[in-house]
Amino acid sequence: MEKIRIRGGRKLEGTIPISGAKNAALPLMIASILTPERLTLENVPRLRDVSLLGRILNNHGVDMTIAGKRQQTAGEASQTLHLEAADICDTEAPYELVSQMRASFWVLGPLLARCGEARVSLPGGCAIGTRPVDFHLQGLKALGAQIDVEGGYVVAKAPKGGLVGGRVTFPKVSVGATHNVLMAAAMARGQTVIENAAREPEIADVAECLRKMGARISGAGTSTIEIEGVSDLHGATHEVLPDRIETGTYAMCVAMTGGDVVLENARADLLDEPIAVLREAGVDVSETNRGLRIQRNGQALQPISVETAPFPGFPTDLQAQLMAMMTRADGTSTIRETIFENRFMHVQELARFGADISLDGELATVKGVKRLTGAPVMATDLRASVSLVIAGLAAEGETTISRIYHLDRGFERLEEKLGACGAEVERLAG
Ligand SMILES: CC(=O)N[C@H]1[C@@H](OP(=O)(O)OP(=O)(O)OC[C@H]2O[C@@H](n3ccc(=O)[nH]c3=O)[C@H](O)[C@@H]2O)O[C@H](CO)[C@@H](O)[C@@H]1O
Ligand SMILES: C=C(OP(=O)(O)O)C(=O)O
Repeated sequence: MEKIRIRGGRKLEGTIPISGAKNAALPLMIASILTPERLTLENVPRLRDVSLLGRILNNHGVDMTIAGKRQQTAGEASQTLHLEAADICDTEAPYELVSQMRASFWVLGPLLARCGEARVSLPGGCAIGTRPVDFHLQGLKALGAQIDVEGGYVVAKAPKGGLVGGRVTFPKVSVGATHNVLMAAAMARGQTVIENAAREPEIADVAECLRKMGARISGAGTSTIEIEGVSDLHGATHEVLPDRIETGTYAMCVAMTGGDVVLENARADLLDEPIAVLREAGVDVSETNRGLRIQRNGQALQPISVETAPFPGFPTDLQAQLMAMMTRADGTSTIRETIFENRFMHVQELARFGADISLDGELATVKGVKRLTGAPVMATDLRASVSLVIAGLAAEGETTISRIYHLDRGFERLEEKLGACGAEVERLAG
């Protein structure tokens, strides 16, 4: 298995281009199920999750090409995908594929809307909590679907004549359940209202693309979304918004090592809370016409107290990275994880660098230490793996990170991007 080796202690200087957002690209690709016409997606990151979802969609009959080439062709920067679902030949999403990536479960709503039936394996994905799908099923039932769980599969059927609009009030904010119901409702008969909807920018991005495809949606990006169902959707072209989690991650890399980096194409308005936290920690963050500029020169990192929350709160997907950064702060920080009950697997790995972190339920207390030392560590999930990169960049000596397939799910060309700013990061063949 491949590993990443880091020799720590170098400041970062230069420019890092921010890729398209994984968490928008995936549901956007899934939206292609809703139309027989071509959906073109620009600025799609080259990630393991994107190619795996391509295989899953292919299984349903979606033809995916990369800017004129077949999908296997490798290349450098973000890619343009053409997705065309002229005929849906199979409405089953099998365990072997869905168990590898959580977002693939979101094919359920679109398959139901377009074909009136679907059989989708219960999902897998990052082991950061139990991650049930009850809200997804509750939402689709409110649109008239009949749903049974049999042998590890969700078996869903739309009523005769297709899904019908309804009122869905989620008991708790769920990004995935909002995507699933939004896509299904776009083609249900009549009006759907989603209350307590997720407000994440990726939801608004998907809604914008659906609108280009002919859907009638208002309120996406707020907690009440209204959808007037239409009988057909058509092709469209849409550019994926920049990845706010990648942006926050590289900002924290620079905060950790010190230096001066411009995060090209990054959008500050997607990261109000993380930027406020970085500033509180003593990091200079400024908007330029090329993107966000991150600087820390000499001054110590100040401790912070942060709680994760749905958007616009501090994202759980940046919690591990922030914790890595706070291991070197000048004092004691507290970080409360309120979204996922098992998203602290990086704690024991960060301890290998000499970090001082104690856990009490959902609360982590991080006592800043004077130095971290490089160590062999293991990636346990996507964002945990990049927190180890952040620690490794500031640690004295050599760090090797194993199981980096987690990292490849969500970070495009990480070694290249950090290497271009002076970091010593290399991928070792397994
Ligand atoms: C591909 C993608 O975009 N993944 C993101 C998405 O995951 P995902 O969509 O899986 O996360 P959710 O927003 O659904 O989960 C939020 C909380 O709701 C709970 N829940 C969710 C659904 C459900 O049916 N029942 C239930 O109890 C979950 O266990 C969790 O505690 O949002 C998470 C929260 O911002 C992010 O960390 C993930 O990166
Ligand atoms: C947890 C994540 O992804 P997924 O929901 O696909 O597991 C993530 O992107 O941080």
